[in-house]
Amino acid sequence: MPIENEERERETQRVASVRANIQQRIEELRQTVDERRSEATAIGRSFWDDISVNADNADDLIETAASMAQQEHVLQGQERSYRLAQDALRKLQRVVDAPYFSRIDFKERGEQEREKIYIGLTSFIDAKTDEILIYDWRAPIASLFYDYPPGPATYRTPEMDVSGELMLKRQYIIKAGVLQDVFDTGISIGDEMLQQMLSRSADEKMHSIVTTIQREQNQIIRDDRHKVLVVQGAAGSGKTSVALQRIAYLLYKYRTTLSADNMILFSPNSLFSDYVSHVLPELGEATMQQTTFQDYLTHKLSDMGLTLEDPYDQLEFILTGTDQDPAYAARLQSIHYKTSAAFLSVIEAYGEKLKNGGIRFLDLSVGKKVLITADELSERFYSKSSILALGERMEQLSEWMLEKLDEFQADVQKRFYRKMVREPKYLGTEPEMKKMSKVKAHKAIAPLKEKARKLAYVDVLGMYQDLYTNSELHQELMHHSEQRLPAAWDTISTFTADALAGGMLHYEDATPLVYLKGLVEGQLRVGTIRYCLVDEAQDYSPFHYAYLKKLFPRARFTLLGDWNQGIFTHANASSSTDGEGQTSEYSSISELMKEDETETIRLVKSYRSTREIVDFASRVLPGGEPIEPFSRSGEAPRVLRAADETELSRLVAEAAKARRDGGASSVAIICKTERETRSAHDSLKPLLPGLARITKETLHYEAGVMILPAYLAKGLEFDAVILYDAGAAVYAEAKERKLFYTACTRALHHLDVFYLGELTPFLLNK
Ligand SMILES: Nc1ncnc2c1ncn2[C@@H]1O[C@H](COP(=O)(O)OP(=O)(O)OP(=O)(O)O)[C@@H](O)[C@H]1O
Repeated sequence: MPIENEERERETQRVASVRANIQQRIEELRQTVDERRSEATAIGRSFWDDISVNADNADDLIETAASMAQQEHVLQGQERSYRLAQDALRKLQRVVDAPYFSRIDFKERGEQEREKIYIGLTSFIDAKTDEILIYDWRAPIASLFYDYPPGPATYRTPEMDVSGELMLKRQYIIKAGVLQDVFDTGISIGDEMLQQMLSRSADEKMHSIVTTIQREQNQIIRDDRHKVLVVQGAAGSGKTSVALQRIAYLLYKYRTTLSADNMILFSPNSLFSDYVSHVLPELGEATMQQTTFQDYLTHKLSDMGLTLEDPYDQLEFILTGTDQDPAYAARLQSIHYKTSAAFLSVIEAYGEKLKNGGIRFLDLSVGKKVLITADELSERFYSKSSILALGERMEQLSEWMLEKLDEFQADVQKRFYRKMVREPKYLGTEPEMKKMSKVKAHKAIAPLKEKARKLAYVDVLGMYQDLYTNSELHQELMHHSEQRLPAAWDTISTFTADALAGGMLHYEDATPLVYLKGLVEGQLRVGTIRYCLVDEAQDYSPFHYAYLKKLFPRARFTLLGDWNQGIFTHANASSSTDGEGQTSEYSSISELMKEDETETIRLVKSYRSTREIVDFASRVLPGGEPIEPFSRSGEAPRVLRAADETELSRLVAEAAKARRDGGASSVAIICKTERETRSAHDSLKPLLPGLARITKETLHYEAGVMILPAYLAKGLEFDAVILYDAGAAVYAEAKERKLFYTACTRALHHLDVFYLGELTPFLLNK
């Protein structure tokens, strides 16, 4: 709604005056920072000069200690206030050019006056009048802006709900400290503003959506009632954006008790972590622990000397194999079983059984000499009361081993010393030789001690192998949950035992092995994590969830996924492409978390792609989760057949060039697999100089033209997407449908689909 000239003038002046006020505060803070910095340095320098030490007299010593403590206290205080001033300075510097983005007028029930609330990235109070000139977008009252159209409205404070009437909702576009545009909005948040935001180009970094958060997204961002929040959101509905805004919100709301270290975000891969890395700093928050599940597993298994397969190699295997190959079929069954809740109960039953016997140990030896045998370790371990948890008993065992190693070290030291005395090549005084022998003995034994501390003498791998070489054991463990061995047990067990014997750990075995390790060693829990957020949650198996829950017992979970994009086998194995299948897959999460308070929220509106692209992609998944495009129109996707490989390369290269020349800053040529990407890259390279190939090792990408497999494009978005070959020879089987859908939904503005031979049947559904 246009704003009258007079009102516009008032708003222009307010922007200028608030900005001037902020600039003045920036100046003051700059001075404070400089002063504090020099004071802290000066105190640090004079710290020792100011303290007269008289060590002869006990009273003086006490006084000296007190004086030191006092000085240190002053120093710490100065440092703290320096840091606070610096933080405040940085925050204001970040917002000075655009101090706020919206305003709401709210009349609280029972009040005569309406309050004007200006909302920005950070709050700002007038130092002279104490008037709040800007409210932080995360303040309770600011939620009115996101949640209500003008009319009756309520917001929640920690103490109570406050009701009243929302009289006005206004949005501002401020650049370089000058008001560019201002408009009032009605029902939802600035369709106008959102239109502007969404018609922009995608660059290589994600941006915050703070000015246009939608109501249903706000509900997720601010939820603090549920222990488990499951978000099923259509492609492009803002799941990742919401996850990051939520982190910023929680850090603000619980700023006195929660820090970034208490939160963890699992991302699909490092490329994606890099892609989203700008959002939190943009919101003025420190970036937080972001990891991939693969990194976590690698870290946990680093000492085992195994070759750990990554999820992308697993997927590549699945996508490139065929059902005719018996090894392929065996592997699929194996994955299906090992990602199931049934296998989880086997591992748990195993943990229980091991409390009374069966833990395998390895000899502790130096060279050929065995210092402590595996039997001794086992005897010692099981001689402890079985009331003690496995972890406690392990700790005691490791202490005992360290004592033994101390004794052994003393012995080695003596031997070194005697050798030195005997051999004429060692020249030195007696104390020198003593010292040298001590250092040498320490060096020799230190690695053994390190292993004892890390419980490297517990043969977790051997115990895991037992599960596959000893079918009776497996069967026995299954009885606890009244399950039976899977039909393909013989194939699964042989296949797994062979791989493990060859030092190969398949991805599907990694989490069960880490879980078993945690149970046996008693080091399963990470109590410091209070919030665990999982993006692309559909790619985690029931086993993963049960494990995460055990790992972070104090955490609240936010699981954001799109079960239409479940491209990993466990998802494909248990869910069909119809609506019912997806629901059952995704309810398995709620099922696992059932004893907690679980809330499920659906996001159906897609903000990424044009209406034409959303409609096109929806055809791929008939009966899938609904997806509603935000009303933004563009050109219809193009589908073109190439006569042969040469023509395919030419058409794809021409399309990429045309998109780039037409203004698209990011153009992605998406293939099905790594194998196809490699060969397409070879053919396209001469036609498209500068074409960047993205692999699972890529940590960062620049805007431009790139080529990548669909599973690496997950979570990312591009101005233009070109599907390299959507022929029936490439995409036809059920397992490829969701992957194809994922590829199509990466496009913001343009989608070009090329194919050889017949077109994929996924596009033939009307
Ligand atoms: N409220 C919003 N205002 C402006 N832009 C938004 C909003 N919500 C989402 N977007 C934009 O829509 C695009 C998709 O968002 P995001 O990547 O968070 O979705 P997603 O649900 O994680 O997608 P996918 O599952 O397909 O990877 C991003 O460009 C994001 O900035």
